[in-house]
Amino acid sequence: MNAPTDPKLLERSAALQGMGDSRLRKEDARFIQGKGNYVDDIKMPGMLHMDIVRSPLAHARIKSIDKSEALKVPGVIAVLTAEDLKPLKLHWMPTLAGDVAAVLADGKVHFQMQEVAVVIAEDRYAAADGVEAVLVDYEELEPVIDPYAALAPDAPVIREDLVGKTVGAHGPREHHNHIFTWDAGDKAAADAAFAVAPVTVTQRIHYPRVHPCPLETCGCVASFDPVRGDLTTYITSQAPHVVRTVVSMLSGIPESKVRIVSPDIGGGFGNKVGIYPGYVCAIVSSIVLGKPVKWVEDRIENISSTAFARDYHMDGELAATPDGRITALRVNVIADHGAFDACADPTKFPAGLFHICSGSYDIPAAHASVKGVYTNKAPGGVAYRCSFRVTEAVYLVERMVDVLAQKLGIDKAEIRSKNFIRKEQFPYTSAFGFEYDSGDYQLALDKVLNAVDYKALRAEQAARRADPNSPTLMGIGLVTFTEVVGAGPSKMCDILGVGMFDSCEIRVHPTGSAIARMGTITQGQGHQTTYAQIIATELGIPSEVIQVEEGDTSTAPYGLGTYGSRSTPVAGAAIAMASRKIFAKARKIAAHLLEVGENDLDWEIDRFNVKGDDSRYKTMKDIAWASYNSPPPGLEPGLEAVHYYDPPNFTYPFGIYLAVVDIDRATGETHVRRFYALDDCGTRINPMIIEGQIHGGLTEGYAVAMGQQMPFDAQGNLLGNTLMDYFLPTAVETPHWETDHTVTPSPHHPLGAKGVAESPHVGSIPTFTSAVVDAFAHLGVTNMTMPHSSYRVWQQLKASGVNL
Ligand code: PCD
Ligand SMILES: [Cu+]
Repeated sequence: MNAPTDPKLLERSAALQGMGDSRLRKEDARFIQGKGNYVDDIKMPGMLHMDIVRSPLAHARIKSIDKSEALKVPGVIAVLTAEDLKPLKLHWMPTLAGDVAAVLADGKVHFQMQEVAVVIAEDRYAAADGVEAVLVDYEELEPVIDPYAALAPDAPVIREDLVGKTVGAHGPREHHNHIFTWDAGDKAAADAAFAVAPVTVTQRIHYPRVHPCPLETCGCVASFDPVRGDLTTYITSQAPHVVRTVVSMLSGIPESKVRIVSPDIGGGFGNKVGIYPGYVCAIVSSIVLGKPVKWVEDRIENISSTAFARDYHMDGELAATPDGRITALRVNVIADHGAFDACADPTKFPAGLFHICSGSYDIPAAHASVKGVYTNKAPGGVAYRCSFRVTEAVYLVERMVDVLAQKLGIDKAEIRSKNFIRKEQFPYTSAFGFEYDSGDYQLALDKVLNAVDYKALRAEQAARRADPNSPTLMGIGLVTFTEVVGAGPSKMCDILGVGMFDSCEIRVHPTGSAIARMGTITQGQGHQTTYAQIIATELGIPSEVIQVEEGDTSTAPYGLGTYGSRSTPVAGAAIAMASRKIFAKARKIAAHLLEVGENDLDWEIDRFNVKGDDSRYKTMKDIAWASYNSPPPGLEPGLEAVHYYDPPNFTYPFGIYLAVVDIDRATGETHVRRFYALDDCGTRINPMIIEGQIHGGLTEGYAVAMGQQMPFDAQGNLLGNTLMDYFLPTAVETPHWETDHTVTPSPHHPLGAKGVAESPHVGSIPTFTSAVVDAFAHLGVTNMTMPHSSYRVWQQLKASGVNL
C-alpha cells in the first residue's frame, strides 16, 4: 500500500490511528487513575491467606518441623509441609528446564529463603504470626557458593535426590554438582583457526547475578470450586496458557476445567515466566480446603527466592589478523544455576540463545560451551529483559571485541566496522547456524558516529588524558549489537513439548467495531494500544473501536505468552494473518454488494472502491453489517477469524549504542554525560511506545551495569535483598537518553516488524562497561566487572594510580 498524499485520504488514514501512529496508550486512562486491577486487588468471598516459612540457612538438613504452636495461633487454619504434599505427589515439581524443584523442602534445604512450610489463615496477619510460630530444627551442612568450587571432586553433594543419576535432561552429568554441558559451533574449525592465528586475546568475564525486580511481586489467588470441580487462578504470569497446561498435568484436573487469568501485571521482566512453589501451594491449599487462597510475596521474598538472572562466568578468546579481522571465537562458560535447574528457556536450549555470541560480526569459525552447575543459591536463570541468555552473549562478544581493539591499537568503531556482516550478506548464516534475517549495520554506525561527532569526542579524550590535572577521566563506550528474538519456530522451540507459536482471534461486530484476543499478555508494554493499530491498518477499522484482550485462558486462543520480545514477532504476525483472513472474506462481500468481480475492487485505507469509479465503494463498516445481514449466497455469515502463527525464523533486531562518561578521580563517581541509542526493529508500529520501551530498557541496563548485584557471603546469605541495597534507579539517578532509529524490515515477518523491548537492555549494559573501561584503557585496563559502583571504580582509580 502506498502512503496517500491527497489530504482527504490522509485524514481518513489518520483517523484510523494505525501502524506508524504515535497513538497514546489506551491502558493509561485506567492506570493513571489508580484503576488497575492487579492480583493483590482481587478479593473473593471466604478468601484465605497463605504465608511461607522459609529457611534461614543455605544448606541444611531438616531434623523436624513442629506445627503445633502455629496451629494454636488464632485464625490459623492449616500448616502444610512436604509430608502433607507427598500423598499428592506434589512435594517436588518439574521445572521448565527438565529438572525437578522442591515445592516444599523435603528433608533438606538447598538455599537461603527456600520454602519449607506454608501457613493458611483467615487473614494475612494471622498467616504471618503462624509462620513465626512454626519451629524447624535444622542441622547445618557446608554450603557451596562458588560454582568452580562446586565442581571440585570432594565438593559437598547439593542434590542428594540426584545421586547416581549420570544423565540429566540435557545429556551426561560428569559430577554430582554438574547439570549439563551444552556445545554449539564447530570446535575443530575454531581450534584450527586459533592454531594459526597471528593474534589472539583472552579475557575472563563475569556477568554477575542480578534480579529482574518488577515493582509488583509475584502472587496468585487460587479458587477451587468443590461443587463444580473447576479451578480458577488469578496469577502474575507472563504465560497463562502454559500455566494452565502445567497445572492440569500436575493436578490431574482436566485442562478444560482449569482457568488461568493474568490480570494487570506490574512488570514482568522475565521474573513471572516460571511456576513458583507459592503458586502450587496456594492451589493445593484451595483444593484441600475448598476455599479461595491468596498468596502474595513481599519484596524480600521476591528478590531472594524467585528467579534471578545471569551469573555467567565466561572465558572468551578471539583469534584475529594483525589488522583486526576476527578469524575465530571460542568461549567456555560456567553457569551458576543455583540449587534447581529452573531456567526459563525453550526446552531444547539449556543455555538459551547464547549462540548469538558471534554478534554482528562475520566470524568464520566459532565454538561455545556452557556448563551448568548447582550451587546453594536460589534457582532461576531467567531472561531478564533479554531473549534467553542473549544479554550474556552480547556482553561477551562486545567485551571481547573491545579487548582485541585495545591489544591491536585499533579504534573501537573501526574494528567493528571491519568485521560487520555486510548488508549484502543477509540472510546470513552464522558459524553457530543462526540465519540472521536482515540488517544494515554500517549505515546505522555511520549515523551514530556523525550524530555525536565521534572524532571530536576522541580528540577531547586525548586532550583530557594529556592533562595530569584533569579532575575526571573520560571514557567512550561503543556497542554494535544484534539480538535474536521472537521464539520461535516450533521446529526449534518448544516449552514442555508445546511449540512456541502464537495466536490471534478477531471478531468484527455488526456495527463495525471489533474485539481481538491473543495468547500473549501485556505487563506494561502497551499491547492494547499497539495490537489495535495493526488491525486498524490491515482492516480499515479505527483503533479506537478495537478492543484488545489478553491473559484469560477461558477466552484467549492458546499462546505461549510474552517474554523474549516475542509478542511482535510472533503474535504481531498472527494478528496480521488473522486480519488478512477477514480481509479476504470482506472482499468477497464487497464484490457481492457492489455487483462486480473481486478483481474489480481496489482497497483504499478503509474501503473497497470499484476500479476506476471511487464513487462506488463499500467501507469495512458497511461490509461488517452486510456480513451479518446479507452475506453472498454460499458464504457463512459473520466476520471473524483465528490464526495460529508459527514463525519461519527468529527476527534479528540490532542497535548501535554510544556512551560518554566522566569519572571523578577523587570519588570514582561515574557521570553519564551522553547516551545515544540507535535501534532498528524493522517496521515500527508505535514510535512513541518504542521510545518508551527503549527508555525503560536503557534505565534497567543502567541499573545492572552501575549498581545491581546479588552478593552472597561464604555461608550463602544473600547480602542485600531489599530496595535499600538493591539498586533500582529513580529519575534522580537516571541519565538523559537520546534515541534514534533506522528501519530494516524483516523479510519473513508479514509486517516486517522485529521485537524491540529487550534491545535497549541487551545493548546498553556492555556499552556502560565499554565506557567505564575506556576511561582506563590508556592505563592498560582491559576489563572491569559490573556493577561499576563508585566504590569499585574508586578501587580501580587507586589500583591504576590515578586517584586524586
Ligand atoms: N517493531 C515494533 C516492535 C514493538 N513495538 C511495540 O513495543 C512493545 C514491545 O514489543 P516487543 O519487543 O515485541 O516485546 P513484547 O513481547 O511485547 O514484550 C516483552 C518485553 O517487554 C519489555 N518491556 C516491558 N515494559 C513494561 N512496561 N513492563 C515490562 O514488564 C516489560 N518487560 C520487558 C521484557 S523483559 Mo523478558 O520477560 O525478561 O524475556 S521480554 C520483555 C509492544 O507494545 C509493541 O507493540 C512496536 O511498536 N514496533
Ligand atoms: Cu537472558
